[in-house]
Amino acid sequence: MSAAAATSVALPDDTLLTVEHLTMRFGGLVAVEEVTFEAKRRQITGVIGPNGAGKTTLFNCITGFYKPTTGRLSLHRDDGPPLLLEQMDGYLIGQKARVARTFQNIRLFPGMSALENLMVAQHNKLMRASGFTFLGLIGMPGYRRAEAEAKEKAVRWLERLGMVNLADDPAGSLPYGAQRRLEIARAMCTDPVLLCLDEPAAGLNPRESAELNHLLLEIRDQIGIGILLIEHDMSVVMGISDHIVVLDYGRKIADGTPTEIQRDPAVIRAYLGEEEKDDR
Ligand SMILES: Nc1ncnc2c1ncn2[C@@H]1O[C@H](COP(=O)(O)OP(=O)(O)OP(=O)(O)O)[C@@H](O)[C@H]1O
Repeated sequence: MSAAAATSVALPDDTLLTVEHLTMRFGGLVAVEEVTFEAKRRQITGVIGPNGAGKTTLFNCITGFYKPTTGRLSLHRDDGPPLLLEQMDGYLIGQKARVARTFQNIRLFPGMSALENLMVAQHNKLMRASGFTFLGLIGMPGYRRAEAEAKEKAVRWLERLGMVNLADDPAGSLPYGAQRRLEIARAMCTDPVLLCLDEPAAGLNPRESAELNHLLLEIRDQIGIGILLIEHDMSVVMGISDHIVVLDYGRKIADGTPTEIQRDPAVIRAYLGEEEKDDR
């Protein structure tokens, strides 16, 4: 799919995440330096850059795995002032700010079925419905209703992935591409407003990459959340991103549409130039 065909229209006030002057130091090493950009609702924002550019560190700051050294991370909401992620504990960034993520390496529960993986993702909601009591778990109609809804949601996601027939299979036995998509569905079962995906296309064959693109565009267009996407696979990132941020040595060197990024001399030098060399 061309970048133009993939691009969606964001409303002017659709800013979901503002990253301002974000810096993350590890001792003397500056992994992310003064990075500023915005991600919008109903858009896929790609984050690219050569190895070691600071992409995963940026994600780790946004999702609360690291406390940034300096800078501000504002998650904008419809119903209140922005949440300042750099001041929140990691678990609250998931629960309250509703930022979900996947990792470079697959982190499904391999021995649990595909369906169970999607149910476990909804554990927090189920525990709230139980009133956090044993009696609540076994008796309360509210819990039983929440459990039925959780199962329904899990099945809907399996249908969306075309994996209903694999519902009872151990997640670890699924084909690699299916595991990747199941992991994204698991993150989506937490009802995020921002989904952060760290190299979801790593290890996928071209057919699986195309299925992934389709799933991400569907999430953007039908569910309307914002997606932040770290990806080395240019067919994925250029094909589906509305907007791309390029990092190099921790600094932002470009920020624009896929077409602008592909033409940017600094990007060609730092990143795409390396790709061209590799392809020869
Ligand atoms: N916990 C840490 N402690 C010390 N240095 C770190 C830590 N995490 C990352 N770094 C360093 O920060 C820099 C940026 O790393 P990061 O993993 O964010 O890059 P990246 O762009 O995600 O790379 P890749 O594409 O290879 O995954 C690297 O020099 C890395 O060694």
